[in-house]
This record gives sequence, structure tokens and C-alpha cells, in this order.
Amino acid sequence: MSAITVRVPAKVNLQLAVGPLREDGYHDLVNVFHAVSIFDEVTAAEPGDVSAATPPLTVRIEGESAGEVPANDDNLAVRAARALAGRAGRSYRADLLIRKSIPVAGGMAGGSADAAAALVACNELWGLGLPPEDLMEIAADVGSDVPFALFGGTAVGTGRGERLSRLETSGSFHWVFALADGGLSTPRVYGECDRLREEAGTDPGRPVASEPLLAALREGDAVALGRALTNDLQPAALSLRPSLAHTLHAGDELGALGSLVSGSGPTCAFLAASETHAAEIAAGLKNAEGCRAAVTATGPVPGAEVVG
Ligand SMILES: C[C@@](CO)(OP(=O)(O)O)[C@H](O)COP(=O)(O)OP(=O)(O)OC[C@H]1O[C@@H](n2ccc(N)nc2=O)[C@H](O)[C@@H]1O
Ligand SMILES: Nc1ncnc2c1ncn2[C@@H]1O[C@H](COP(=O)(O)OP(=O)(O)O)[C@@H](O)[C@H]1O
Repeated sequence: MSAITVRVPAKVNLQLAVGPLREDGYHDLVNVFHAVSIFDEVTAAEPGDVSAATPPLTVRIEGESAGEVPANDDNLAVRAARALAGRAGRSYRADLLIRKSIPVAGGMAGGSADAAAALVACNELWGLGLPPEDLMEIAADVGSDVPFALFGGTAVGTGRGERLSRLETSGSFHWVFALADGGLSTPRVYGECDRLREEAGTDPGRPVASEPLLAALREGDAVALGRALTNDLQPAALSLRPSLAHTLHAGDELGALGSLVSGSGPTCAFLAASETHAAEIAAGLKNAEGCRAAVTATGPVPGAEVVG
């Protein structure tokens, strides 16, 4: 096989409970991940040019936001492929092509998704046959959110977010995502969260999973899920990007069952009662302050999978 294409979903965090800053610079989390139907595609191909001057791993990016993504060794897909080759103990070659639809630096883990897709694609292209457990381990070294992009569905992540347990859910949920102009840096948002807590003198304590949220997912109860959505990074994202408050308010006015900033933002997520309701909210959000575009999606969907 000379080229493998993998499709990989974006995520929204249904609960993001953030503990105190750890000594290693990370935070302990209870991170309820939910994979949604906005997909990137990563193709890993045997390189045409194998001269010594060509780097073993190359990357090209296509899509509206291609210019915002590094097309060099810093790309998370390249980093993941390099980590995989390192695990296999030799140098491998591949040309990676990323077709981006997931907003960049939008709190929807697009870079992590591409990393997960590159692991699956290169494992296949290079005939390594590594089992999912090994890919999960390599994924966690590349970034805290990468294992979930392999896993998909709905899952709770503890530790940095990399230790996953699958969650039971019923049916499908309808979402609207309000995309913003420009991104927010994840480390900066965590830093702002720490700063706001210090300023207010609050001790976050140990993060705990929300029982009402888990019950709503099990029962497929969208109304209860809408009420249970929480994100401890939201005050920090709003502090860095105050216009998001207008976006969230606009979604509430349009009758969303729940609204929150997705992860570190600035994308805002709105839960709708049905596909039609989602289309109505998306249409209404198009003129909201802080909203560049609104897209609908459903979740949960599977994690990274080979499509061609
Ligand atoms: C906030 C979340 C929510 O799912 O994602 P995004 O919304 O950005 O996509 C994640 O925690 C982001 O995960 P990911 O983007 O993989 O982070 P990493 O590369 O592992 O870490 C980047 C930086 O984020 C901070 N970080 C990350 C995870 C964590 N549990 N605590 C942290 O403090 C650290 O400053 C770290 O240096
Ligand atoms: N394949 C990639 N896709 C998107 N961003 C990438 C990729 N590789 C590296 N990056 C860098 O990672 C940063 C975070 O991107 P992304 O994962 O899209 O956001 P978030 O962490 O908010 O979910 C971007 O600013 C970009 O510079």
C-alpha cells in the first residue's frame, strides 16, 4: 500500500474540571471528552523523492486555515510520526498531507487530532502493526489530548487528560460551534486560570466528575446535559477574549439547551434539541459579536480511522 488516509474528529469538552497547578507545569483534570463530526483527514504516502537531501518526514496542509499551521517539524502530525518511528527503532519516510477542517487553536484539539491520525496512518503505511495500547502510549507523549483523538466517542480523561475511560451514552447529540477569528494559546489560558484563582484566593481542590452530567449522557437526555455542561477554563478564556461573552449570550437567546467555551477556546459550543434546532441556532449566530462562522455537528463519533 503506498498511501493511507485517516479521518479524525474534533472534540468538545462537556466537563473540564481543572485542579491546582502541578510541579511539572500541568494540571490534574477531570476532562469529559466528546468527539464531534468535524473532521480533519491525514494521508501518509511513500515519498516520491528519497534523495538524502529530502527530510524523512514532510508535511503539506490544505484548507481554509492552512496558513496558520506549521508546515515543518513542529507540526504535531510530524512529531507523532517521528515518535512512532523512534519507537520502532529506525528511520522511516513519509509525505504527510493534512486536509484541515477543524479550527486551528480553537479549543477543539485539531493539532492533537492530526497527531493521532498520523500515528494510525504511519503504523499502517510502515507495516508496524503496533496494537492500540502502544499507539495510546506514544500519543500521550505527544500531547495530553492525543490519546482521546484515537479513542473517540465520549470518554473521561484523568491525570493530564491522557488516562481515558469510555463513558456510556445513549443516542446522538446535536451541536453548533461558533468559530472565532484567531485562536487562543492553551498554555496561556491555563496560566490565566491560575492567575484569576490566585487573585481571587480560591483553592480549586481535587477535580471530580459531575454525576448529573454522567447520568444525562447515559440517558441521552439533552436537556439535562445542557444544564450540566461546565468548563473551569471558561472564565480565563473570557478574560482573554471578552467578546466571547456576547457569543455565548446570543446562543442562549436563540434557545440553546446549554452553552460553553470549548476547552481553552475561543470556539463556543451550543447544545441543540434537534438537527432543525441546531440549524436555526447556527443561522442566528452568524451575526453575533465574536462569531466568524457557525457550523453544526453531531456527537459522539468514532476516533481516528482509516478511510482509504
Ligand atoms: C485544554 C485542553 C482540554 O481538552 O485542550 P484544548 O482545548 O486546548 O484543545 C487540554 O487540556 C490541552 O491539551 P493539549 O493541547 O494536548 O496540551 P499539551 O500539549 O499536553 O500541553 C500544552 C500546555 O497546556 C497546559 N496543560 C495541558 C494539559 C493539562 N492537563 N494541564 C496543563 O496545564 C500546560 O501549560 C502545557 O504545557
Ligand atoms: N497539525 C496541526 N494542526 C493545528 N495546529 C497545529 C498542528 N501542528 C501544530 N500546531 C500548532 O498547535 C497550536 C494549537 O493548535 P490546535 O490543536 O488546533 O488548538 P487547540 O490546542 O486550541 O485545540 C496551533 O497554534 C499551531 O501552531
